Amino acid sequence: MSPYAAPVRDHAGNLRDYLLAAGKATPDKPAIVEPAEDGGLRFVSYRQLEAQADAYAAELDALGLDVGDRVVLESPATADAVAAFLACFSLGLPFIPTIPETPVQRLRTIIGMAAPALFLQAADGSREGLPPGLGMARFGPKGVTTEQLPAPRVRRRRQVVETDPAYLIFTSGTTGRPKGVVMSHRANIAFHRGIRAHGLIGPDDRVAVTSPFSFDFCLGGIALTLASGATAVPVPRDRLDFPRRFLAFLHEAAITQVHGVPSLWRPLIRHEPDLVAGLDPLRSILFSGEDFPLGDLRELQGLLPGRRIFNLYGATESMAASVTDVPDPLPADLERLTIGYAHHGAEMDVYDAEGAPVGEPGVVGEIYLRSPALFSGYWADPEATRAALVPDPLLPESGQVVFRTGDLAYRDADGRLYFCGRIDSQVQIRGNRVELGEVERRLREFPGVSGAVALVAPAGEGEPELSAFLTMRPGAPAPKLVPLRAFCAETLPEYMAPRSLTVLAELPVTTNGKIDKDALLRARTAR
Ligand SMILES: Nc1ncnc2c1ncn2[C@@H]1O[C@H](COS(=O)(=O)NC(=O)C[C@H](N)c2cccc(Br)c2)[C@@H](O)[C@H]1O
Repeated sequence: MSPYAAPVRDHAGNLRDYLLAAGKATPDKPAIVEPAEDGGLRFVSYRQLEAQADAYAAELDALGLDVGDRVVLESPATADAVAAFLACFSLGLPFIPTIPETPVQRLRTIIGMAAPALFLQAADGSREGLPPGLGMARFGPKGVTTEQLPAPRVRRRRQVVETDPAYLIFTSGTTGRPKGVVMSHRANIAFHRGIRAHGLIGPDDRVAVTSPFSFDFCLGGIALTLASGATAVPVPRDRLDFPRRFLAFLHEAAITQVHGVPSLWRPLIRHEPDLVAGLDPLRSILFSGEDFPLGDLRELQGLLPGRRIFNLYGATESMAASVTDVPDPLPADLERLTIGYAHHGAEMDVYDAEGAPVGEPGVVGEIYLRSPALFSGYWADPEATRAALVPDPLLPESGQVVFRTGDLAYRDADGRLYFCGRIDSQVQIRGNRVELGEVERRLREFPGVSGAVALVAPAGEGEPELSAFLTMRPGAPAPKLVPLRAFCAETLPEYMAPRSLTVLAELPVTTNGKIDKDALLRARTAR
């Protein structure tokens, strides 16, 4: 039992109240719309969502967990999953969002790192093979059912405070070992306050969220929508797998805004351009996660004239750092999109390898982010945390820390930033720095090419090798390596002409929907 009287359940600075506040004015308006069992749509109002969240919170509270105890929350993105994470917010239980597709080995690694008290899955979840001793429960329309109680514990906390962790997102850190990004209530709310000033979502918007539940782009998209008093429509996997089904679903749900990574649009533009053009209710598109190839963006603007397209740049460590309108139309000679300035209340700038500010425009350096929306640190990894959250180079004595993004960019004369890739994906060939984006831009100009990725593969013996991966428009013949190299050599230095070429039906993507560069390197044709 708690050493205090009844624990305080006030929600000052708690994400549960922050995200439900806008909907209070319209309790019967749909907060979430999702496919119904019978094939139609299920509408969950703000009133129903809040009631479900509070019912789940009461049942979870009865399990005797303490503020700070972790809960693995495994589910596709659904209304009940949203109610479940709102319940976790109100009890101060940092949740770890995972999806049924997460390989059990990766899940066991995360469980080993985060030592959760409870594994909470959807009523129809089928997860097995988890370590013994873990509390097991399910959530669904009828509430929470517990299959195995969490280990008993003394409750030491009296209330949730803003700086408590709200969720942990495990990213597949480039070094292979996942890093648990710890986001507090306060940082998350600061992000929403900053972004809200940009007016991305209006109360009448119907926002389709297409990222998987384990990706903060999904959580963030749903949260941004709820905080705007609008309607979130999480798109289930089976509606995403086929362009026609996805586009039909957007119509059926009367979607006005689509959130997704750029790779979401490639198959739609390529296979169903007419259906994309027919999305009359669509008013705006929000993308994030990776560069949007300019050719694809031009085609999208052509198919959907007059729609606003927002480019959200940022990392899970701060939700997102900037939101920038894509110019419409894109200037013909544009080489790169800008990621603009940091969102309201935050600041991004460019620093050199020694941490000194880069003064002159056009010079590439690392983006550092100064923001109240920064994460608390990497779970149980003080070393990685110290490397990422560093003393503010302009005010080291103050104790303020800034986030080293690991992203490269340069500024223009007005201070707008231009993303130039990750530091760890900078490559050298025969001592020359190779700008892979430049190679990809040239590859996409080759007749019939619809998608292109350039990578440098360690070629085993000898020097690294520049490899090209292409997808072709329907019916276009695949190019041969020699003419492709000659085409590149017309505008690029010889060392930037690819040494190997692999033509694929589609570009492979990661769980989060981004182009999967490791999969491409594995798919390289034997030379
Ligand atoms: N708009 C861009 N142009 C180009 N490169 C981008 C963009 N946005 C990212 N990236 C890259 O992706 C990295 C980060 O990856 S991440 O941690 O998985 N996060 C993400 O992708 C998504 C991010 N959390 C997010 C974005 C929007 C809304 C919410 Br709410 C959350 C960045 O460091 C960049 O390298």
